[in-house]
Amino acid sequence: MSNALVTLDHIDKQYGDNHALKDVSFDIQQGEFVALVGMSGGGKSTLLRLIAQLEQPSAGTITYSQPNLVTRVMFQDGRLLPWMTTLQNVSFNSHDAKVKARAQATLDAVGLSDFAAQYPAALSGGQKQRLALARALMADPQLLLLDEPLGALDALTRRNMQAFITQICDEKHLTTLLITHDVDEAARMADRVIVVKSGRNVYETKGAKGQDAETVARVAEEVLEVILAPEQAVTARA
Ligand SMILES: Nc1ncnc2c1ncn2[C@@H]1O[C@H](COP(=O)(O)OP(=O)(O)OP(=O)(O)O)[C@@H](O)[C@H]1O
Repeated sequence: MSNALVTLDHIDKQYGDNHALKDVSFDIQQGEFVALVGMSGGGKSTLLRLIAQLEQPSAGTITYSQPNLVTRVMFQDGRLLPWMTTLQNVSFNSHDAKVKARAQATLDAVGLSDFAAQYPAALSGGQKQRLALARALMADPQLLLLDEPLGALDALTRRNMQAFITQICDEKHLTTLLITHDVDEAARMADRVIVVKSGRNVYETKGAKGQDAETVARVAEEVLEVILAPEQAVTARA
């Protein structure tokens, strides 16, 4: 039985002559972790912006399970405010005691309570990503959109953050859409992996979230083959 939180139906997006998305249809089920993978310029970020309602499709419809669905986006650069402390970044410098208490609890959840008084410049890459995640979680979103959130991290920190995000999403029963170039990351974190190529969702497969390394590697290989398949070669980005 379908329990879709978001449904994309025949989505097209054009920027002038650039046809960024062509007839894309898929849904994201309540509580599901979906990864969108594909080469640069394929249309992943455009899809995320449409789902976040930051832009409108040129054609087609996006339907949400309820009006005013609480959606938050976590971007690669974190969009942190350098002049505010970690706690202020999460509480948006609110002076309301309830908001501050909630911000503190959110910092606890991402393991940053000891850094509440520090400024972002004093945080490591992984800690900055945790802070960005805390900011997104503060709104208690029903839909979490992650736009290449771990791209700037070293391999070890990245692996830790993958496990951490998976755990938080499971604990909070979040519905999550992850955009990544990294097929291994997609396989490891997702319930379902969707390949986006030249503006189309050309393939999807079951992810290997919570499965052994061999299964993760098998799914990653399967996805990589689709991305690299020459008959669907991606036109180079202008
Ligand atoms: N605001 C815009 N104006 C014009 N063209 C755009 C705009 N945003 C995206 N595009 C174009 O749409 C296409 C898809 O871009 P998009 O950023 O969605 O791809 P992507 O798969 O997310 O790539 P990357 O992985 O590099 O972020 C590209 O050809 C891009 O140049």
